[in-house]
Amino acid sequence: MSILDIRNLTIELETENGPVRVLDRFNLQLAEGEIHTLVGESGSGKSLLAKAILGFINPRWKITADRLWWRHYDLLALNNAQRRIVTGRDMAMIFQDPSTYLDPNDKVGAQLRETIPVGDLTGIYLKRRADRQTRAERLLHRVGIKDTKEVMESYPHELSEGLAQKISIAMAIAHNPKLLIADEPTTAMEPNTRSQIYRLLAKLSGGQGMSILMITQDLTAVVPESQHISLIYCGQLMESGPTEQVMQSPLHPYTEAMLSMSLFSQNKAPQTRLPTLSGAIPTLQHMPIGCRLGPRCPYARSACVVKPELARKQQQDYSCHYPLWEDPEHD
Ligand SMILES: Nc1ncnc2c1ncn2[C@@H]1O[C@H](COP(=O)(O)OP(=O)(O)OP(=O)(O)O)[C@@H](O)[C@H]1O
Repeated sequence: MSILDIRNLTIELETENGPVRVLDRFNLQLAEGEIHTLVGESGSGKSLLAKAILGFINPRWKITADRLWWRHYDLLALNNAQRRIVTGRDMAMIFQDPSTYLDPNDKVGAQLRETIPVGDLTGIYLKRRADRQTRAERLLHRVGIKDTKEVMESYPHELSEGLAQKISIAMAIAHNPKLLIADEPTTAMEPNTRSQIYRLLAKLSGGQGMSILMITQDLTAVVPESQHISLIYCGQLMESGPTEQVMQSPLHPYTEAMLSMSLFSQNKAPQTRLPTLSGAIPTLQHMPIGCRLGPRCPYARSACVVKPELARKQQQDYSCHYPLWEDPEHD
């Protein structure tokens, strides 16, 4: 059962050259307690998708969907005030740069105590103050920080990047959200620090039932515990399915090319020769018609000027007229 269910979500922006679909009939389903990784190159529409889920929507954008449901809420049917209540209660987001969350002029402890929801506190003034402190310490334990006193007394610039990211996660989860959107939370981190953050996210999802949408540009940055993966290119869903299955037997030429790029970036030669994409990502003003990968796809033919419907093979959804398993020329 999906806790987040997005079907055919389209976001259309006005540009100098007329309207452009920055998300083009995009689909995504996220189950409770699951990590779902969304992979796409810069400008593919990942942040816009996050904004559409969170309701940070510019009134000039034209948004349509067959379904944009969060739990039992039809998000597009809610007014702004209702939407803010649902988002504020159920959702949170963390970013690549934890300083987005942290005030450089204030000690970490004070900032953490501020994030504790008032409704969670008991008693009157002095008791509430102590309660805030206890809950802030508990939050730090929850994100795997043991030395709570020293961290609470530090200023953000005194923290390592891993520690700062853990604090930003602690602040984001203070109100116990059911959905955490993590936008490139480990980019540019040392491998060790990256693994620590991965372990923490895995603990929050599997152990504590939080659903996590991980956003990344890079297939090498997929959390090992991620159950599902979706690949987006120029606002269109290319492929989606169980992470291991998609990584081992991709059905879409885009997934194959991204895998090939990630193997090269890890200095591992692929077992067989995998194609990479020629050309560059098109600009908003020059979006190809049909499958937007077409002009760069090594397997494209004339049918690709029509956007392929989403098809399914053994739990893998793909949007391609010539999926890899069907065409002997792909071998
Ligand atoms: N407010 C806006 N007005 C006009 N165009 C926008 C706006 N926000 C995003 N875009 C355009 O929409 C496309 C998708 O942007 P988005 O920020 O969602 O990409 P992204 O996949 O998150 O990229 P990155 O990984 O670099 O953050 C881009 O071409 C971007 O220039």
